[in-house]
Amino acid sequence: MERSQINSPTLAIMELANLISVPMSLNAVVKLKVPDIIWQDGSNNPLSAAEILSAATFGPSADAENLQRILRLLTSYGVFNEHIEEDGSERRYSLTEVGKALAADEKGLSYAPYILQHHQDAMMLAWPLVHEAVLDPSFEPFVKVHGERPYSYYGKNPQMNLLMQKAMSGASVPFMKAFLDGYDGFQGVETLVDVGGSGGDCLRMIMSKYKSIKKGVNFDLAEVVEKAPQIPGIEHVGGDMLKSIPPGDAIFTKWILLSWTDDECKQILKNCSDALPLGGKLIACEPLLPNHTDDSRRSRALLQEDIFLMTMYRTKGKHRTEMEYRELGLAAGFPNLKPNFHIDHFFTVLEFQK
Ligand SMILES: C[S@@+](CC[C@H](N)C(=O)[O-])C[C@H]1O[C@@H](n2cnc3c(N)ncnc32)[C@H](O)[C@@H]1O
Ligand SMILES: O=C(O)c1cccnc1
Repeated sequence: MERSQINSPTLAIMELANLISVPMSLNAVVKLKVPDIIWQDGSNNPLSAAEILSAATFGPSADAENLQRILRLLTSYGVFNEHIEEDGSERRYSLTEVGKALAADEKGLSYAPYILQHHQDAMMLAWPLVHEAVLDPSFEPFVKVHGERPYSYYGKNPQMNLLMQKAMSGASVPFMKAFLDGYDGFQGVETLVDVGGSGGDCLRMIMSKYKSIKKGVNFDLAEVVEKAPQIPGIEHVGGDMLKSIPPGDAIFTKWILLSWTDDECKQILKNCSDALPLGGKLIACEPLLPNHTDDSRRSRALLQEDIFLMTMYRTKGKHRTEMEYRELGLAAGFPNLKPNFHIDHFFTVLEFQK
C-alpha cells in the first residue's frame, strides 16, 4: 500500500476521533501497575498479558485478552515493545525508554502519579467543557464543574493534595538532574527562595549541589507546605505568591508562570522583584512556546499542556513565547532577560535580572 493511502484523511480523522483511547489506556496500565510488574527492579523481561496478571493479585476474573488489547495500542504509541513468538502464538511486552518513565525508580519516583493526576475524576469532568473556555473565558471549565479552582479543591482533599505533590516530584526530579548538570547560575547565592516549590524537591536538589546556599525557602500554599517533608537547611513557608514572596538573594521558580494571566504574572514578577536585592535574579523554568506550529513531538506536548491549563487552571493562563516573557518582566521590574537556554525539550530556563 502506498504511504499516501496509509495517511489518508479518513484514517487520520478516525485516529483523532478515538485518540482518547490512548491516554485512558495509559491511565489503565498505571492503575494496574503494569510498568512496575514488567520492570521488576530493572529486569524488564517481556511478559504476556496473562503473566502480568498472574504476577499481581487482581482476582480470578481479570481478563488477559483485554489487557493485551490495551498493551497492543500502547505499543503502537511507543510505550511498550511487543515480542511475538515465531509461531505467532504468544505476545509479550517489555517497556520502551518511554514506558520506563512509568516504572518507579529506587526512590519510588516515576511519571505514573502525573498520569493519574491528569486523569482523576475531577479533571475528567471538566474536559467536555473546553468549548466553554472560548464562549466565556471568565471561568475555567474546572471551576464551572466544581465551583472552585483546582488548588483550593485539592486543599480540601488530602489525597488529591498528596497526588499533586507526587506528580510534581515524579516529573520534576528527572528534569532537575539534567538542569543541574547544564546550568551553573546559583554560584554565590546564600539564600534561595523557590516560589511554588511543592514538596521541596527542586530546592533540595539545587542545595545538594551548591553548598554556598545556606538557607532554602520553599514557598507554597499553606496546605501544601504543611504536608511537605522536613529537609535540612530548608524552611517551608506558606503563603500566596500573588500577595508577597519571602526575601532571598535569588529566586527559583518552575512550572508556575504558565498558570496565571498576564496581569497575575506581572504581580508575581513584581513580588519577586520586591523580594530581591538590586542585581538579584529570578531563575524561571517554564515551557516556552515556539512561534511556528508544526507536528513535532515538542510542539504537540507544549500545545497539549496549553489546553490543559486553559481547561483546568486558568483560562487565560498560557504557554508564552520568549518575547512575551521579556515584556512581562520589563513591566514588573526586570529590565534584563538573559538569553534563554534549553535544558530539555519541554522546559526553558529564563534568567530575569533586576
Ligand atoms: C505546577 S506546580 C509546580 C511545582 C514545582 N515548582 C515543580 O516544578 O515541581 C505549581 C505549584 O504552585 C503552587 N501554588 C499555586 N498557587 C499558589 C499561590 N497562590 N501561592 C503559592 N504557591 C502556589 C502549587 O501548590 C504547586 O505546588
Ligand atoms: O500538571 C499540572 O497539574 C500542572 C502543570 C502546570 C501548571 N499547573 C499544573
